[in-house]
Amino acid sequence: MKEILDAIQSPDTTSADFAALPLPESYRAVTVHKDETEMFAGLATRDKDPRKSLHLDQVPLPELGPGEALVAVMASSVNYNSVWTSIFEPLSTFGFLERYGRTSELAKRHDLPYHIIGSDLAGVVLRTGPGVNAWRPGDEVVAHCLSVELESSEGHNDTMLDPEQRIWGFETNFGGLAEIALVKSNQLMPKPGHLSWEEAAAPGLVNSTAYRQLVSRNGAGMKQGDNVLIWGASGGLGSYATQFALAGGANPICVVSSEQKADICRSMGAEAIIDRNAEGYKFWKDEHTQDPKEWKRFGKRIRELTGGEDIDIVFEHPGRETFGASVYVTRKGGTITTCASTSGYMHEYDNRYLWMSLKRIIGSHFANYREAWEANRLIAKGKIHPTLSKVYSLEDTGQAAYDVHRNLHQGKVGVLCLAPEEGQGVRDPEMRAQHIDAINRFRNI
Ligand SMILES: C/C=C/C(=O)SCCNC(=O)CCNC(=O)[C@H](O)C(C)(C)COP(=O)(O)OP(=O)(O)OC[C@H]1O[C@@H](n2cnc3c(N)ncnc32)[C@H](O)[C@@H]1OP(=O)(O)O
Ligand SMILES: NC(=O)C1=CN([C@@H]2O[C@H](COP(=O)(O)OP(=O)(O)OC[C@H]3O[C@@H](n4cnc5c(N)ncnc54)[C@H](OP(=O)(O)O)[C@@H]3O)[C@@H](O)[C@H]2O)C=CC1
Repeated sequence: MKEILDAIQSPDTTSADFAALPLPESYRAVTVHKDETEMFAGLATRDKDPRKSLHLDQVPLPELGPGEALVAVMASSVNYNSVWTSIFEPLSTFGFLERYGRTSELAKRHDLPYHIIGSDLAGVVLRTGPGVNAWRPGDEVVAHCLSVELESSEGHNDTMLDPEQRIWGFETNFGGLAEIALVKSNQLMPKPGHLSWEEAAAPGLVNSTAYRQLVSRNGAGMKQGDNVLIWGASGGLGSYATQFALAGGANPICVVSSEQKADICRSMGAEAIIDRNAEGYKFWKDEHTQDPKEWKRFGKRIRELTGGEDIDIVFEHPGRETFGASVYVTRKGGTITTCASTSGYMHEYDNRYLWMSLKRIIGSHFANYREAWEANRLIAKGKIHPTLSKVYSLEDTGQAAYDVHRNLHQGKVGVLCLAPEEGQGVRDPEMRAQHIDAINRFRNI
């Protein structure tokens, strides 16, 4: 690995040099173990501790197949899907690997007793498989996490609709929280030159997801002037949704849970902010009963902030806890777009407010190839910025995932894989200087 790192850090290394570098037989990777899937049985979700289930293992290098690339991972990031994997909820991810493994001879590689997790990376291409012409060893890249086979016509218009659609590093093996990752080459995108490795690795999954969910016509198709209610507006998804709303001329109404998070939203340029803790909304009277009076109180607060208007688009992901309120506060003809259910996937809402007011609920999941590319392009152009707050070593990934599970983090949490320290990999210092305040907005808070 040292030779690989030296090559990446030397400005003189050519593509031919990278292609000639010997690859190691094994590398370090963050894993969960198949024989530990029951380790948290009987515990409440909150008490399942990723520090116990995530391991740093030496694993063998996988075989490289057609249309694939092996990438030296300089940095990665923690996404909530890695939290789900680490607590084996709602399902153990080994079921996904087994199912994938049954689809082809090559896919069998993924069905292993360990799962290398992680759905973001920034790094350098080491090898490409047969049929890959667009990328070469030495290319500096980020990878989005959409893995598709594209053998069925169903995904040809929107690659998210491929029947064999998977999230890399969650429903496939050989993910990004490792020194080397295996991706399909069409996951690769150019690394934005003005960002360090860890900054470049931070936006990928959440930025692409927020782009489809909020901006794309496949999602809410946000337009100028829309009132957009953004739950968790300083979190992983929300910190990008807030930027998209502001950059697109919409009016974000940011929901957060502390004054510190409210300040972060203000510093991004948002003005309408609701501190759900300080204002004490209790949408559920007990485990089974919601309180419509609290939906109404929440809606009144939104009207105060918007000058009497209701919400055009709700950016939903907390799920059970908030969904009833989200449907209620949406204007006539408005849209609730959802990509997750962190607090529970069995939602309840009063359907009268949906049908009588002609509202729509849109399900959204990650982003298709084109949407992921467009979202990365906005990062590369300095229109949208990484929201990296804190960076951990690969050894401390369990702690990083614990922080995200316990909602102790801000924005995105990064992980250094091969990069020995933060700040490396910047190729365009002039552009960086132009955006340095925005790039650092979430750091160390
Ligand atoms: C980018 C980042 C994203 C995130 O972070 S998202 C958050 C993390 N992700 C999650 O929490 C989601 C985890 N995944 C799941 O929980 C499960 O993955 C799903 C619930 C999404 C799906 O479960 P499944 O077991 O795959 O689906 P089924 O439909 O319950 O079972 C499949 C079997 O059911 C058959 N089936 C499907 N549709 C129908 C139908 N309409 N009528 C009758 N049968 C149906 C299939 O064919 C198949 O059958 P056969 O088992 O025999 O192959
Ligand atoms: N389908 C897809 O493609 C994707 C789905 N996801 C899913 O989306 C969810 C959020 O991901 P991400 O944004 O990265 O996670 P984060 O934890 O970084 O941010 C989520 C934020 O939501 C807020 N929140 C959490 N629970 C509640 C609640 N019960 N009520 C109100 N607000 C709440 C918190 O903000 P605060 O405390 O300030 O209110 C939290 O910071 C996860 O379940 C994840 O798996 C993520 C990416 C892609």
